[in-house]
Amino acid sequence: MELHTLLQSIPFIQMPVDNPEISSIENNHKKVKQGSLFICITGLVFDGHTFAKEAVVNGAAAILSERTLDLDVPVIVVKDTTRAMAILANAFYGHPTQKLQLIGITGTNGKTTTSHLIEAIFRENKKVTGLIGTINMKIGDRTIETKNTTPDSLVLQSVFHDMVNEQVDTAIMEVSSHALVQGRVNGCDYDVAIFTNLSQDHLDYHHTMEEYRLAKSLLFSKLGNSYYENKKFAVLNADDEATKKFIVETSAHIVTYGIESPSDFMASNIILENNGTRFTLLTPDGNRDIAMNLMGRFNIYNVLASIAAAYVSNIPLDLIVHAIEKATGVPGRFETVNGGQDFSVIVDYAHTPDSLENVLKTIQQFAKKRIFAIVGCGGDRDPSKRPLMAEIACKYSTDPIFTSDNPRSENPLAILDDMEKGAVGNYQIIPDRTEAITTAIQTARNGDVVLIAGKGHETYQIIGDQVFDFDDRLVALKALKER
Ligand SMILES: CC(=O)N[C@H]1[C@@H](OP(=O)(O)OP(=O)(O)OC[C@H]2O[C@@H](n3ccc(=O)[nH]c3=O)[C@H](O)[C@@H]2O)O[C@H](CO)[C@@H](O)[C@@H]1O[C@H](C)C(=O)N[C@@H](C)C(=O)N[C@H](CCC(=O)O)C(=O)O
Ligand SMILES: Nc1ncnc2c1ncn2[C@@H]1O[C@H](COP(=O)(O)OP(=O)(O)OP(=O)(O)O)[C@@H](O)[C@H]1O
Ligand SMILES: N[C@H](CCC[C@H](N)C(=O)O)C(=O)O
Ligand SMILES: [Mg+2]
Repeated sequence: MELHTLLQSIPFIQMPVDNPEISSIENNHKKVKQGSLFICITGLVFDGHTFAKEAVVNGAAAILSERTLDLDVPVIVVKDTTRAMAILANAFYGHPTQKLQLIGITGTNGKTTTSHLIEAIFRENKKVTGLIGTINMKIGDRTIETKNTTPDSLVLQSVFHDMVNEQVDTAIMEVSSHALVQGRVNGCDYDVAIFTNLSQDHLDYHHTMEEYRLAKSLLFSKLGNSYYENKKFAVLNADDEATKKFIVETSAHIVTYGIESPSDFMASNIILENNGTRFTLLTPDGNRDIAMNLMGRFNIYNVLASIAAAYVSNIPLDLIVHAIEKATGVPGRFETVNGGQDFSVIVDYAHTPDSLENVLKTIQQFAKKRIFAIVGCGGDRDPSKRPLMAEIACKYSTDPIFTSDNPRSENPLAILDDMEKGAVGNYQIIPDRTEAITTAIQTARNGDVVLIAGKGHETYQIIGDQVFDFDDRLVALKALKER
């Protein structure tokens, strides 16, 4: 695409005289090829402008910048390069989200689980799906690695473009609060936006719960601003306080789900069993009795949100129910580790106070004896959740063990000190995660449950700036074998 054609989508810019052919758009100078447009982003760690010269050496044909730069290629100056990047990426890749159905999911917990459930329902309905989220990105069966839960606008639009080329009907994506604030999803044309829940997390970044809620609200305020031919839906959790405000902030059709409050999609007669859950589903299309493999009351919310999203997408209710009943879990979410032992070992991605409480309460319902809760908190992340998570581990387990999650740049012992401020009663501190897991597995006996929380599907541990191989499930299996 010619530079001038590309730039037409940005108002009030000084069009450069030269009009080179643009082969790709890049925001990392290491990815720049011959003919790339390099966009200088002022980040939290680096200032992309400092790499502009190297980008030109690497072949950049033009530079988009927030200030004038003395270079041998056209430099286009805009006020906000991150914002402009989303617009340009959309134009460069041909506005791909207008060519497929797009479902976005936001909320503190349950995004990954809900996105996988929706993928399963749509696949059951013979649709080609795309998935973007914490574990990976997928186009049909093909998986693509990802650094962020919601990638930046360049990666996103390019993946959507590939999805369109590979005949994807519906793309399902997790939309993190960071992404909403940083404009990573600007220009995404959502058809259905789902809210799971709001509880404390990421206050290091969003400062207050209201600021965090406002970040989430952006998904709904972006959705459907016209009632002419409006087929856009906001699927909202009626049992969560934040929903009332989201209703005011969107002009899309409102569809609610819940257990407590009257809603369009409800669950009643809930029976939480050792190996699954039963409930009666109440819908505008009649009731259905559901028996599913997923465990825990919190998963009923994920299921209801998924059912509502599929229903407004015109998938027949009986097919939806069939897919939900067939669904097995998501990797690292309430995943059991089986080494032939006579107690349960569960790996779960609970890394917020609310999710930890939910998971421990679910375990309490079937644990016959002790509950070992191995819990840590990530470094360079909201420190105010640390004492709360320790308090919850002490309240809902018999044998809490505090250990390291991903310490990142922080001292692991300082993180444990923060956690200890919320601890009550008996607990152990074992900073080395392998040792913590091994100790619990060595000590556990018939009827006990060992919960290994916080890292779920992760296959690494970040200590300092090094990334080590680490998989809770493999560490647990090894400890079980050595018992
Ligand atoms: C705090 C935060 O959100 N940071 C995100 C942000 O990075 P940043 O602003 O620090 O960027 P930077 O590293 O300073 O780089 C600035 C610019 O210089 C460029 N650069 C940099 C180095 C170089 O050698 N050459 C070069 O050109 C970079 O490509 C970039 O364009 O923008 C990047 C691109 O979008 C993100 O990958 C990055 O996520 C980091 C890795 C991260 O850990 N983010 C977490 C907090 C996050 O976003 N999490 C949410 C999920 C949370 C949840 O729901 O639980 C997520 O969506 O992943
Ligand atoms: N609806 C829910 N309400 C509360 N807790 C939940 C819910 N669904 C899942 N959880 C808990 O939260 C953990 C993370 O779930 P999931 O990965 O689906 O959430 P997420 O929102 O994608 O998280 P992240 O923001 O880290 O990507 C699960 O392992 C479980 O402990
Ligand atoms: N999306 C979350 C994941 C946290 C997972 C936990 N293991 C940690 O490293 O803190 C975050 O980036 O805060
Ligand atoms: Mg997720």
